[in-house]
Amino acid sequence: MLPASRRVDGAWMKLDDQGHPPADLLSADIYDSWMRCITLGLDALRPPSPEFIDSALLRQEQQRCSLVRGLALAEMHTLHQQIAGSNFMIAFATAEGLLLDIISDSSFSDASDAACIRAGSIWTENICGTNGLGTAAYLKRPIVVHGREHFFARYNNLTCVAAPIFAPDGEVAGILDASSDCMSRQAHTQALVAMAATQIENGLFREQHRGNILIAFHNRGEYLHTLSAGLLAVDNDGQILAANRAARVLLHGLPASAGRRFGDVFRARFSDFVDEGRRKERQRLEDDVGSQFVATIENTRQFPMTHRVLMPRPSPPKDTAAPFVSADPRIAAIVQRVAVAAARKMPILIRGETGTGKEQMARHAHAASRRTGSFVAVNCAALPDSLIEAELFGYTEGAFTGARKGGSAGLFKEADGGTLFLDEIGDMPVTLQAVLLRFLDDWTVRPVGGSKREVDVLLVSATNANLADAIARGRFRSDLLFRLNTLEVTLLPLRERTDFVEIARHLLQKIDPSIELSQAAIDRLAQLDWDGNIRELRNVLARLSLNETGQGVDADAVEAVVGALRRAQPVHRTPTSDGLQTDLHEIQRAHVLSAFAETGNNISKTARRLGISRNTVYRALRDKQS
Ligand SMILES: Nc1ncnc2c1ncn2[C@@H]1O[C@H](COP(=O)(O)OP(=O)(O)OP(=O)(O)O)[C@@H](O)[C@H]1O
Repeated sequence: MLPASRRVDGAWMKLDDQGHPPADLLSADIYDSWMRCITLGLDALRPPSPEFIDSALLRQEQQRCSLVRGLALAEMHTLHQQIAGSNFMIAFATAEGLLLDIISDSSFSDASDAACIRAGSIWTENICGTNGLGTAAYLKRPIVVHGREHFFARYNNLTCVAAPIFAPDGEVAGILDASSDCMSRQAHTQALVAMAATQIENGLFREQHRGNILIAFHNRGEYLHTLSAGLLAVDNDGQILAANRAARVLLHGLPASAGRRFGDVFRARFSDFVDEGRRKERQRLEDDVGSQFVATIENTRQFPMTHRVLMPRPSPPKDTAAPFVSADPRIAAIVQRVAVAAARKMPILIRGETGTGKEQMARHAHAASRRTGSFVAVNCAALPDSLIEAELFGYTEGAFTGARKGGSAGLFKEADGGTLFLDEIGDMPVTLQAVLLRFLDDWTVRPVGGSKREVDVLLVSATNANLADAIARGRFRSDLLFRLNTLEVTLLPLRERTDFVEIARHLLQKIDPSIELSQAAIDRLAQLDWDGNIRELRNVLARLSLNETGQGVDADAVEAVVGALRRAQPVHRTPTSDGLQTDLHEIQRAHVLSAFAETGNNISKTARRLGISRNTVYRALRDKQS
């Protein structure tokens, strides 16, 4: 048997000689697609004629698909990070194959093959021949189109991995695609694209049924918040409204289709199940053929205690619009996903460079969760290793030398009913990571010297550290990462955001609404790197406001303030294993330590003086100790 690439070469020769491909040298899907192209009159050896829609129509289409697009954009960013730096492009298209959004490595977007792959281009088979997006749109199935399997020779250097995204009603809601040049192809891309598509499908499912009871279940408790978990939407009377793909697999052979009743599938009374769900996050459930599941009602807080009295429909979710700027659609999509995950009490991990708004986003999660308890922020970098456990989990009086009289309930308990924000999670000592993992198993805390208590917290963590590197060095547990990042989002650095102007105006409005920024000043500001991100921009705007004399702020004023600040400031870049970055990191640390000494060891003053976050100061101090 010839290797696949040789067989495709053979198919091209036959196509060239005889005008049609041989069925035995191509996979059935590719052969059928080539035949469709030939029937449509396409000529493989001539350049394709790409077609585009205009920007007004593009905006209209983006609007029409706003829900699935919002979910897709967030997934595309995660996907892009997973395969970043490997010459890839991630695209989202309508069910028909109209490309709406693209995220690509610069090396990919510079390549000549990629020139016609842009938002507004149409990738249906009748225009672009066999290709990932168009062929997946036709087949309504995932497909890989590798190199010369593309019908047009023009695209023979590309590998495309595409998967349709299904709406809860079974219709295709869009198509996700990861494309690269053939040389950069990665074995795991197909799995990652399939997972991202499932994640989006689950997002659509939850969104469509957020007014109903949403039950997540799996045979194993630890899979409850993963893509393998089944999701069932059930109305207040126990009638099944929909089951996601995983639920249909888990309940194969059972009457779990729309219109059937909870009691037809499970050996439990629906009313007891709902009431129990109000008391306990997880409960056991047995299906009608005896399979055991762990189940949770994801949106239990929306429902009153006993459903025997007529349950009112839950009120529409309160406006979860962020009280901060999110005019960049990628950030808006993150804001929306964070709100949905927070309402479901899913652990959220927020990543991003310093000053990108991680804490701001964590506060948004708290607000969107509608939890009535407090928002408690803990800086893992700021607590001495020896005290973190006691501070987090509490201690009893006399538990150790120096323990406070009456003991301490601990920060977890303080956040009970609310949100615990673990900032700088990458700095959590490894021993404590094990304790946190245990907590995530049963959501109980055991104060030092005391006995176990249950707590109910929404856990949001944040880091600007390279966790993959920390895992590789044995400083961070990968199993903990998987428990913390049921939803993982990465905030974009300011220099990559499309809403720079809105952010600048918003910040200035808060500093001094009477000050005008000229267009030239904005343009100059927008050109800068902003390694300290929004915090650095706020700092610069505050200084500009002090210098302002009633004439408004122009580009020269920006130049003067930025020049002076840059001379006085350390570099803020996140350290990497790269040698140059390490040097910069050293310089930065030395700078912070000297300012720390000059301010009489005052962390807040050091942060203010250097225009950096308190976290950056803590980090420099910790690095000094290690
Ligand atoms: N989208 C936004 N719109 C307006 N202001 C914002 C936005 N995001 C963050 N900010 C402001 O930027 C500053 C830094 O935000 P925040 O402290 O949340 O960043 P961070 O990523 O947690 O920083 P660090 O990693 O250094 O702790 C704060 O003053 C915050 O109010």
